[in-house]
Amino acid sequence: MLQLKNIYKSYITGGSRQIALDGINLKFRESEFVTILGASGSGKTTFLNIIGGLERCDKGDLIINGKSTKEFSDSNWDSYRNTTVGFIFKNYNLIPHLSILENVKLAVSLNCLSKQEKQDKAIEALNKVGIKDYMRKTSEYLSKDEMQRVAIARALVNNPKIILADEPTGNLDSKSSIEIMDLMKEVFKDKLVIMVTQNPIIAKKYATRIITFRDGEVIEDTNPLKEELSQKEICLNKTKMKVSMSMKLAMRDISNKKLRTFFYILISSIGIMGIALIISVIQGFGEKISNYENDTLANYPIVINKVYNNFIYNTKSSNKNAQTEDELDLNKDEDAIYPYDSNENNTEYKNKITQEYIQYIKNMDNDLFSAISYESQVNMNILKKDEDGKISVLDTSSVNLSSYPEDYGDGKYLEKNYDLLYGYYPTDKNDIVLVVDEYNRLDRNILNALGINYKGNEKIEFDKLVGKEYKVILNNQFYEKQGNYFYINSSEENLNKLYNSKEAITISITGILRSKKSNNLSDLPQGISYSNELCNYYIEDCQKSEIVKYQQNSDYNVITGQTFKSKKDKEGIIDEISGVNILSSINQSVTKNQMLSSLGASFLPSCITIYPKDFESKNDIIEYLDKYNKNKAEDEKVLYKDTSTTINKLSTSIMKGITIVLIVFASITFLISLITIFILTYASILERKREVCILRVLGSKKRDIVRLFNTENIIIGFLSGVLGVFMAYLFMVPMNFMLEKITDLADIAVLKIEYALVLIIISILITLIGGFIPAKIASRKDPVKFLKNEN
Ligand SMILES: Nc1ncnc2c1ncn2[C@@H]1O[C@H](COP(=O)(O)OP(=O)(O)OP(=O)(O)O)[C@@H](O)[C@H]1O
Repeated sequence: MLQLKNIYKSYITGGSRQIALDGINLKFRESEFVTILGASGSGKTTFLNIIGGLERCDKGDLIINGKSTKEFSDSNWDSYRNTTVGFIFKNYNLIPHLSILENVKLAVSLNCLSKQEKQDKAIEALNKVGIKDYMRKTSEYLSKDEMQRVAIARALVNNPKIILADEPTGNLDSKSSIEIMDLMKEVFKDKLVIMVTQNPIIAKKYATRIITFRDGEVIEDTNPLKEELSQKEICLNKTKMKVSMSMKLAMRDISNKKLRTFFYILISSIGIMGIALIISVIQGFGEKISNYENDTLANYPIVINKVYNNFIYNTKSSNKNAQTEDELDLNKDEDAIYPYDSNENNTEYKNKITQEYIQYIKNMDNDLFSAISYESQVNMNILKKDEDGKISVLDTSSVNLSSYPEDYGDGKYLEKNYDLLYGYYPTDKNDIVLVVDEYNRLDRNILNALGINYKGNEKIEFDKLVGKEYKVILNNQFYEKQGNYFYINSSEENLNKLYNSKEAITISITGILRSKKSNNLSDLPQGISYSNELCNYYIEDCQKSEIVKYQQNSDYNVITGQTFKSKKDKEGIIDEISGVNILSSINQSVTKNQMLSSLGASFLPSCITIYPKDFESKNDIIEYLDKYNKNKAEDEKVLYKDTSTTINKLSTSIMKGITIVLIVFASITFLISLITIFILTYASILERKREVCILRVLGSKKRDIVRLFNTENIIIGFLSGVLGVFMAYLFMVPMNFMLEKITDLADIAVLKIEYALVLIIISILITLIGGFIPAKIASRKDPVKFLKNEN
């Protein structure tokens, strides 16, 4: 049956080699009761463990049924332990939280028998050892003698060929010892029983053969086997713990340690609750924002401005004198303006707002918008006085004239969108403001046209500009008629007279403004901006002026005498009504419309503001505006600004910020959960060392052990997830109450049911991940070390 050929086994402890077995050669019959005697440390247990496949020898071979085990894999050894060997230990090694029946069934649980067969076999074994009546009890209610009977039943249940018993009566009184020995003799009568004992009387009474060990060697064998062993097939059925078994073991462990498991679940669920609350806030805020977009932002207008300023500055300049970005930042704190060449590093785009475009806007479906407003701008006749007192006509095309709206949505436009750097916001229709760029800079052309004296790149103090006056001259004074033509009398004497006349309107720079940093709705180009009121007053007067009336009735330019260009001739002159002033009308070919607008007869829309009815109409309007630009050359496109998108971008970036912070929190929570689960699973493993080792002795594979812990972790993960989600729903009530107090938004935190389900799955995954390494550690626990320490 069994043969040991020259078996050597040694251990290295503290640097020295300890020989446990020193060349053991023994043969065993298929059926005999062998007792192993020997002093402590003589190698008896090591010998038993090698036969039982719990330890491997260093040298030699264990032959089973004539077959060498040298090539056995771990899996072969597991099957061998489960099907061929039954173990009985001095301290019984029962699993305390399982019933007697379940303890016995554990050994058959790894076989491929049906549930009923396993049950029947276990009951039959318990019946044989006379303990069937207690099978529903756990081991804690049994006497030592009864516990050993259970252990015998467990060793018997698989009907193994070999029974290995390590001092089975070591913990029993003499009466119980005799009972147990009688029982063993009876139930194992046709098997090979190898029993280690310290008791020579028992050995003599029950054994058919006594082998005595000393210092790892056999010194006596009362009934050695001489003949050769016949070769037989060893049946090594594959062992595998069924899912139902690992589920049962896990459930038993959980229900047995209710309080511990409850705290375990509670701690893990706090992490899940944290993540659930974070998700609910992110999701809730996201929804609130999109509702806000639909409800509120829909009312934000689409703005088509003469100057499309998207605030992109290329600060890398080829000009050596140009300021670096850091220097530019310093400008902001100064009470001064910095002259610069805008062409070099500015990407302002000038929209060509033509009659055709205005008509296109007018043709838009009226149902899409609630209102369209046109901010007017007009070419004014303005005189300036240089520092040396010389009067001249101001080139309005160079100063970027624009008009600012009085009211804009829910407040004063300038106050809302511009910082006052110096002076005061306009209070009168004749007050004008100077708009600088975000670095306090102003284009040289504007400064030159305004008649400001400065040297090179030297800064200009604000007080030099604020208070500066200009004179607006109405058409009837500005143009003199001669026959069928009009001309500007630009003699020094006449300009002086006009400048000082009482009809001249004095306009003065009252303040210097800069776009608010966070506000992208500020659309005024840098330069001079005047009130809409002044603009309307001027247009009204111009329309009544003689030159305009004359021009309206003439087919030629009343100043130059030239014929007009057609609306769009071969040279591609566009009938653009903005951006043409009287000086350019004189110097180049213009259309009649352009001439009239340069005379101030028609207003030039410097800004068209469209207020969409709702969010969907806004998209339709945008589509309509985009359609105009389709197939147009780059410089002919009219660019618009969707202010709601600007605000939306702002809220999206705020949301992004909040999300990142919350995700960091969620990650920390996740990590803490993971570490907690790791620690708790590890603690559970330490606690369940006995169970793990017994399962291994009974033939469970390492994989089965991992699966056992994984099953338990899945159950805990699931319960933690459910509890975490439930607590999150509970916490959401006070949290929403608090958030409503702070933000005025009701029911911010919402957790959709599908997210809750995903969180439960995440919880299972967390516990699986957190418990994976401890489960692996558990599966690698050496049952031999445990048994040696326990016995
Ligand atoms: N895991 C181990 N590591 C180191 N040394 C070991 C280990 N297992 C056994 N030994 C040593 O090997 C020798 C044989 O030990 P073994 O337990 O087999 O003896 P034993 O006869 O069963 O003793 P006892 O009756 O006290 O259980 C002893 O000297 C022991 O210290």
